Amino acid sequence: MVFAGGRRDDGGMEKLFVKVCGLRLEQDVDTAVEAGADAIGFVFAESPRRVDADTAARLARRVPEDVLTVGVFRNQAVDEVRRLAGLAGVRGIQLHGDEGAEDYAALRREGVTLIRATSCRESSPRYGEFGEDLLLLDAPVPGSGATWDWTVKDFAGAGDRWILAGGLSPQNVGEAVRSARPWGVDVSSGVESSRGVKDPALITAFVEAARSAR
Ligand SMILES: O=C(O)c1ccccc1N[C@@H]1O[C@H](COP(=O)(O)O)[C@@H](O)[C@H]1O
Repeated sequence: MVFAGGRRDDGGMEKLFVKVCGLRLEQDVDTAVEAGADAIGFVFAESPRRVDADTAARLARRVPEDVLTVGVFRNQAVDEVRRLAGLAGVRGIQLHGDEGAEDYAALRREGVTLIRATSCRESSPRYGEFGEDLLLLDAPVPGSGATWDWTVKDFAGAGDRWILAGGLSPQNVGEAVRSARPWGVDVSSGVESSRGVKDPALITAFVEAARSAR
């Protein structure tokens, strides 16, 4: 199921989808929701931002229905992904590793949005190849805060609903959106004061900068 985010601005245009990822604290979740984020990500992959299922479940319960909660995974067994996503009660699953079409098929169930994250190194990523709902184009090392040159990429195969990630920040997201014209954006490092520590002011600034980009 494709997330029906589709919040519309006053002019009837579909607003840019904005995901804030790697949240671990209640105040950061509340800040992201209040700023107008469409999705909140909880990292279950190896990372300084990793949370356990109980923490993610407690945080996810604070998130209103119209904001998508996403569990982020990388090269974890399908059963483990299913188990953690179920315990946390997230409605989206984002896979960042070498997962194949069979993994997406195994995780497919009513009401869950599947996000396939792939590196910009892939020459021409094509939407839907793995049965995903949304395609996310990222830097080679996820969550590193490294940018990549999205100006040289041909996004024709990425479909209408693809998400740009990798080193985005309040400073560069406007230019990135105008240049690459994604359907959505995702951020983690760019809204942190130090690795794994979110800065509420940067979260708010990021959502505002992304939204005013188009
Ligand atoms: O954030 C992490 O630590 C992480 C770990 C493993 C897989 C994905 C991870 N995060 C995702 O990375 C991108 C971009 O992050 P950044 O803004 O460059 O730091 C984003 O899609 C996160 O969901």
